[in-house]
Amino acid sequence: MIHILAIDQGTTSSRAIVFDTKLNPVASAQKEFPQHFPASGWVEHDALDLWVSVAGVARAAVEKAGLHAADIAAIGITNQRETTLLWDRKTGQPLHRAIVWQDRRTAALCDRLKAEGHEPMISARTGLLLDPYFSGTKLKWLLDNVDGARARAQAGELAFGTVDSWLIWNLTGGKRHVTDATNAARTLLYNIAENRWDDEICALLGIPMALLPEVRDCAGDFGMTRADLFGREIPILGVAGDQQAATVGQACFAPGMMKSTYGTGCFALLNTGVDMVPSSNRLLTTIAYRLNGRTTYALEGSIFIAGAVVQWLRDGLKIIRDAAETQPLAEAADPSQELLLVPAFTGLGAPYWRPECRGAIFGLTRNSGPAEFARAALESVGFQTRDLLEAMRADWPAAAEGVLRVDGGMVASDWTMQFLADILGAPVDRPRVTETTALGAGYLAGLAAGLCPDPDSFAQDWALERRFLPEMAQERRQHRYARWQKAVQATIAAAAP
Ligand SMILES: Nc1ncnc2c1ncn2[C@@H]1O[C@H](COP(=O)(O)OP(=O)(O)O)[C@@H](O)[C@H]1O
Ligand SMILES: O=P(O)(O)OC[C@H](O)CO
Repeated sequence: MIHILAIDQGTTSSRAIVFDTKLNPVASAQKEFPQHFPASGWVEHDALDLWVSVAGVARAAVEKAGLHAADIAAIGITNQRETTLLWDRKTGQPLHRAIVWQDRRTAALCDRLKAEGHEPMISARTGLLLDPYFSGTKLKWLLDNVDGARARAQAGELAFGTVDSWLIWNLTGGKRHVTDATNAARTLLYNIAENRWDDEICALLGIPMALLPEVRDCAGDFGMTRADLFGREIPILGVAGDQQAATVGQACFAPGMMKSTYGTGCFALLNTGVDMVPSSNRLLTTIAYRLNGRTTYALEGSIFIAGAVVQWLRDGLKIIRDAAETQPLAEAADPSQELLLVPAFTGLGAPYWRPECRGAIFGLTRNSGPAEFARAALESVGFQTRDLLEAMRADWPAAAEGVLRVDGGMVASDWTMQFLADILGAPVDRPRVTETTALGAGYLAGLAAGLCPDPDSFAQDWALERRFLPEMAQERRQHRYARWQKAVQATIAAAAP
């Protein structure tokens, strides 16, 4: 009874899913962990919470499946990206809490580096922008602010890692300090054209290269787990950042294929093949996956608030008790009102990159109530996706023909998916398996273990659950989108000092 264990370490919870060799989910376990907000705009995770929750759910999933370590042929890991950790190589002790991808503490540093004119060079090599989102400036912050850290880093005593590296370090009992190309591509320190750590960028940020992990393909040898964790050593054979794992899980293997994942935020990736397409429209160029030494690139649009806007309706405004209540509310909303919500709660991500912006609502009347708010919240996710797709089409015209494959918790909402198709003017495909992140990690591990078929055969198993076709009249689509664009510009203007 051979199985594959996929570990998905996310921003709010750690999950583990056991798959059979046909990649059917057999059992799963999940655990949330505390979020720490030590100052405005700062977000941290306790490094040990990440590790302990992962070890717990991994063991629980295997147990729930009624299996033993001997039944698990391979482990695949996928993770929240960019989140930055620093630990002692001898003791394995973290020097600080993990600085989470959402954390904005390095905004001023990014501004300074931009003013000094470094962004074009950094963008050309890493595909990224000078935004606090990425790991590089977070690592610099740790070296500058944790007592003695820089000197110890220079002496080779410390290790830096994204969440995958930290988990592998712990899973292997400190034997392996490795990452994969997709996670490396999010650090701001990795040259994605040449597939190597960039010594000049590291020098600019004062980052000793002795800190950095070895970078490997997404499917391959990442070491063996400690025998005492599961009762027997298990090989770790697949690793990818969560959005790249979802791209694999959605079988977006051909250039022009794209997926968009709707969890807390929304991340759209367009496969551009072996071409590293630079963005002229403020998207990111990133590594989609690297297999057998061959890199496949993607254009990525990252939005920070998608499902989180529904959480705000529930926990902030308290107008719903459950996310699913948004659908009947949106259906009941007054068609004559055109409320627009720009959910820039933590600034605007792609393609605007305005960390200073905050949310705004337009078109309020005395009749505006919970139904109109719910509709505006769901629509904001569609409008933001349209912004990303406009930028993708401008960067890479072939994207215009694409169908969008969607996944993540929010795609349960038929209403939202229909609006998405309407406002994009393009089909939206929802697969049968929406746990695509874990599926992608499981597939990568299964591929390396020789248990799963090549990408082309895997792609044939991708199954559609429902296709949403655009129904909105073109004129109305243009009118609605034009108003959204004005609302965004007004939101940006309102944030000006
Ligand atoms: N039926 C629904 N309608 C609208 N939003 C939903 C629905 N179900 C879940 N969501 C939203 O989806 C998100 C959860 O998706 P998930 O993929 O689990 O996120 P993450 O991995 O980022 O924690 C939540 O923000 C929730 O508000
Ligand atoms: O953990 P998620 O699903 O919110 O994903 C986070 C992204 O990887 C951040 O870039």
